[in-house]
This record gives sequence, structure tokens and C-alpha cells, in this order.
Amino acid sequence: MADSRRPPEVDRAAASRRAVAARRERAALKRDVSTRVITPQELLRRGLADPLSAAGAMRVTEFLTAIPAIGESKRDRILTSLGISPVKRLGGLGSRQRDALRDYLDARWPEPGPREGRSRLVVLAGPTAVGKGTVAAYIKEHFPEIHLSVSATTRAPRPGEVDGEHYYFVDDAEFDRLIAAGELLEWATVHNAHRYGTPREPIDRVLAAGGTALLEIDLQGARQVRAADPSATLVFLLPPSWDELVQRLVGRGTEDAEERARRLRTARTELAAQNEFDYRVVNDEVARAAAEVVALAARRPDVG
Ligand SMILES: Nc1ncnc2c1ncn2[C@@H]1O[C@H](COP(=O)(O)OP(=O)(O)OP(=O)(O)O)[C@@H](O)[C@H]1O
Ligand SMILES: Nc1nc2c(ncn2[C@@H]2O[C@H](COP(=O)(O)O)[C@@H](O)[C@H]2O)c(=O)[nH]1
Repeated sequence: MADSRRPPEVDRAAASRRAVAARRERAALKRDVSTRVITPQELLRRGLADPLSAAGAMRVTEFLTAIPAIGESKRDRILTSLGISPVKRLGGLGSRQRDALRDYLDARWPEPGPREGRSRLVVLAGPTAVGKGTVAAYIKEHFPEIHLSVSATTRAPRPGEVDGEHYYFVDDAEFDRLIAAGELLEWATVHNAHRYGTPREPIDRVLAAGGTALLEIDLQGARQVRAADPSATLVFLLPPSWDELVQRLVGRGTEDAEERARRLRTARTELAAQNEFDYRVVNDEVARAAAEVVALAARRPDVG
């Protein structure tokens, strides 16, 4: 009921602020789907779970056009074929309509499911600044039984980085030698800048002893590990939202504007590849995300 003591313009101003906030929230969600930080299925789940949330208030038309590769005419064809009115909101879909929409999404953008027969070779990848290094460092400190691989790189050390602990800092000639000698399990030029690679011998040693090895590497490296060992466990770390990813990159303060832009371009490509991974973990809170990665690493049968 309206507060009779409050002037109507105060109520109107509050309502307008709420409407602006709701529009912003829906815009952020659409950005998250278009940058693939969340899957369309995840947004649909959120909308169905709470019709009063920003996801629930989103029209099916907005929802569909947020998905990469769906333009307005394709959107209209999909809605007609699924028998869904364009004025419907996600939170207001009937059970037949939600099933039809879910089936449509699952057929075109299947979400990765857990795969059986994973080995103790665990890869942690994800877009720049999502927190791979932070989560990996947390695992190293709190779960010392997991061996964290130390990569070789041609990039210069950042302040505080220690050779042999954070990376093996090598020059181009030494990196060439490592490649030629077959001493790297995988290697890649990352962000079109420097080369990074995983020394093979320590990983072989840990796996041969029945241990678990964790590699914190980029998408190209993850693909090479998959090719070398199809049973490797591939985990993709996701940010809670695209905006939070940008915040973390800017907040870290280790790259200039040009390098940040370059890393965010790579990030879009990496996010688009997340379905190649066995598992996805959202790094909303470091300790929680680390515990989830460790649990996934432990959920392996005796292979590898
Ligand atoms: N769960 C979290 N919540 C808030 N901030 C976080 C979280 N995880 C990491 N960060 C912060 O985000 C920034 C980026 O983290 P980090 O350097 O670990 O990312 P990265 O994925 O290893 O990046 P890159 O691939 O560019 O090396 C850091 O400032 C870190 O402190
Ligand atoms: N393919 C590989 N990628 C690696 C390896 N070690 C680190 N990385 C990735 O490089 C970027 C940038 O790292 P930064 O320390 O310069 O910020 C990051 O995405 C790492 O995951 C590796 O051995 N192989």
C-alpha cells in the first residue's frame, strides 16, 4: 500500500531508480550470456527459479538475442517453432514452453557433463584474471599433496616472482632448446606475447608415483594436454560475471591498457571454448573454488 505521508514524486523517483537498476541488471546478464560467462541454460534456470529476479523478468526475445549467433529473424523463427509468445518473460514460461526451450538449447549448445575415466593429470585453465594463479596458489598452500607444475616462460619476472617457484624464467634460446629436446609436455605463445611451457619430467614423475599433478595453463596448452593424454581432467575456471572479470584485471594493476585489451580479446575466445572442458568451476570465492577443483581432481578412477 502507498505511504500516504510520502509525496507521490518521492515514490515515482524510487520506482524509477528501481527500474533503472533492474534494466542494468538485465543488461549485465545479457552481457554474461553474450560473452559466454554463463550458458543460456544457466540464465534460463535462474529465470525459472525466481520469476521476480532480473533473469526472471527478462523477455524471451532479449534472452534469445543475447545468445551469440541468434539475430532478430532467427529469434522470431525459434519462438514460432517452439510456440512461445514474444511477450513472455523467462519467469513466466509454462512447463511445456520451458521444456521446449531447454531442449532447443541443449541440442545446440550442449553443456559439458562429467566424463568417466579421468586421470590424475589435472589442467586448470580459464580467461585472463579469472583467478587461476590465485586458486592454484591456494591449492599449493592448503593441499600440498597436489603437485603444482612450475612452467618455463620467456616473459620477465614481475616484482616478487621467484625463479623456480613461480616460473622458470628463461630466454628465447633456452626455450627453443627445451622444445627441441622434447622436454615440454605442452607449450604456447600466450596473448600473442611470450612463450610458456610445462616441463614434462616432473609431471611424469608425479603421475608415475600415483600422485596428482595440477597444470595452470592457457587454452592452447589445455588442448595439447588433451591431445597427448585424452584421459586428462580438464577444468575451466569461470568468473562470476564478465564485469567482475574486467574488474579483477584492472584491479590487479599488472598490465597497461593496451595489454588489458589484448588479454580481454583472448578471454572471449577462451570463454567460447569452455565446453571442451570436463568441468566448469565459478571462482566466486577463492577457498570454495579451490576446494571444488581439488574435489574434481580426487574424483578420478585409477587410470593415469
Ligand atoms: N575469487 C576472487 N574474488 C576476488 N578477487 C579475486 C578472486 N580470485 C582472484 N582474484 C583477484 O583477481 C586478480 C587476478 O587473479 P590472478 O592473477 O590469479 O588471475 P589469472 O587467471 O592467473 O590471470 P592471468 O591468466 O592473466 O595470469 C588478482 O588481483 C586476484 O587477487
Ligand atoms: N600453455 C601454457 N600456458 C601457461 C603456462 N604457464 C602459464 N600459462 C598461462 O599464461 C598466461 C599468462 O600468465 P602470466 O603469469 O604472464 O599472467 C596465463 O593464462 C597462464 O595460465 C604453460 O606452461 N603453458
